Amino acid sequence: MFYLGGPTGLDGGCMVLGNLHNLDLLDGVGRSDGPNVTPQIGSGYPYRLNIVLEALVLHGEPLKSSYGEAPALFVEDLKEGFSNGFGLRSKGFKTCTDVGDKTFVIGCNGNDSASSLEVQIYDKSRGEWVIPAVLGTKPKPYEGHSAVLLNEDQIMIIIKGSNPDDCIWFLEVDTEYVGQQRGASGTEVVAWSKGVRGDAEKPVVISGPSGVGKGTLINMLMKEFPSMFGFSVSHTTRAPRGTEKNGVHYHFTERSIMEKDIKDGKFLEFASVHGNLYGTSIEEVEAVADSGKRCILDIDVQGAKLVRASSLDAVFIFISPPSMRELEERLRLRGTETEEQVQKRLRNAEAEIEQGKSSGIFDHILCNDNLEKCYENLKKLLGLDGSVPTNTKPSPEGIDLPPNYSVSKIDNKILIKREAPESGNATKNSIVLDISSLKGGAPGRTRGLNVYAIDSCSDRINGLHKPS
Ligand SMILES: Nc1ncnc2c1ncn2[C@@H]1O[C@H](COP(=O)(O)OP(=O)(O)OP(=O)(O)O)[C@@H](O)[C@H]1O
Ligand SMILES: Nc1nc2c(ncn2[C@@H]2O[C@H](COP(=O)(O)O)[C@@H](O)[C@H]2O)c(=O)[nH]1
Repeated sequence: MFYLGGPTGLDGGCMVLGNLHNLDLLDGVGRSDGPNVTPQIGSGYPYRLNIVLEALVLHGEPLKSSYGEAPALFVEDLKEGFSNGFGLRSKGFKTCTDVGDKTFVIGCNGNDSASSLEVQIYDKSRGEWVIPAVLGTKPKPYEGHSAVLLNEDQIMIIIKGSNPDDCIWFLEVDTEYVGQQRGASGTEVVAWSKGVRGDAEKPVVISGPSGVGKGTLINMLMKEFPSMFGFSVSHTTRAPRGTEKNGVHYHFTERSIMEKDIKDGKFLEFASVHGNLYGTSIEEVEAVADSGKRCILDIDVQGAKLVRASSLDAVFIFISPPSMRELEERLRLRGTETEEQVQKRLRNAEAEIEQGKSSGIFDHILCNDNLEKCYENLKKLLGLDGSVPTNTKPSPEGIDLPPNYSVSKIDNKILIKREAPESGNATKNSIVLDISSLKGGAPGRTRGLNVYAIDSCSDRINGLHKPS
């Protein structure tokens, strides 16, 4: 593994990125018909490398991976002369990280705030450049970043000049989740997740047969704790009911569009339920997490099973009816389905109850006999029964990065060492990120980052103590 950081405008492999559109020699690439381009250009290798990268990016935000040939030499050349880019002040910054046979080039191509972090992969064994499908919300571009490989399957990105709440990100390159997505799409995939301190509250998955009262219970929770919970608005191909609003109750979607989005890896889970397609988009879950709220998902048992198998670390609650007769009555009284649909939902309910109670998917089963009692029990499970303050949302502290720093990794600790500490201010200048308890990951958040400020005089990570 190695780092590369080069501001645009300096000598070296990255120097012409961001300016290439103005060069004549790019024209041939810019006019090409597809991403499978081998640019026939250039004199010196730095130029050729950059044009290969730029050519792949020119085609916009790819949903599928695409390939372009480039001699392996280019990547090796790219690395030379860049020991460590931390502390550089320019934008247009790239890092290279080797993971097995692949080199992940991460960075912004432009100098403006509109340019975003891109990922390109050089596959050394095949001698090809690949632009992967990128899942999850990616970090906004900032002044620069550092990259540290963790466990050969994810790259920690430390963003310079960002908010304390937004400076640690993870690019998953070979985790279980990425492997599943790669298998499903048949293309190269990487996935972003944001790093959060400590144990942010887990999302809550609520499942159970149609008509059992899931929506009713969730509405009660959202009403009593509006600043604490955020509802994950699902996508569905079913038609809206009378009072339902698009974007509030569901994102009502055409089947062909939803199928394409599923194929493009935009969904955390999806299922065919009572004859329609329903699914939770990754974007939706991330938007709730971004708003600082605890995400609630109302999904069927098939969906819960898929979320359980994903890396989203959630609490799974199954709501069961007191009896099939009572369930039937509630469905009929609700009056939102035709007789045929009620029959279909009741038939499906039997299998769902069976699975809900015996599959091991769920952490808790609540019987919704008496609504008030069931709601009290739900609150108890979520720690909202009065034993902890309820109207304050958990606010994990951010991480204050020093203005200039170097980064090193020793075992399960990342030392972000302040460069040139101010005299007389030797304490709390550097930071240690303890990554031994990371949980979750893409899609969603990587939780469990423990952060300590340390005396910058100490170069050694081992023996670090948590300051009082
Ligand atoms: N404990 C209860 N006793 C009696 N009626 C209830 C109870 N809980 C909910 N209901 C009623 O049952 C009906 C179905 O509830 P709700 O719509 O919340 O079910 P749901 O599980 O969200 O259904 P779906 O999965 O189809 O969206 C509603 O009319 C609701 O008012
Ligand atoms: N797997 C998923 N199931 C979902 C999702 N959103 C809702 N649902 C479930 O569908 C049924 C029917 O809902 P209705 O609104 O038509 O009555 C219900 O059991 C929901 O829990 C989803 O995103 N994924």
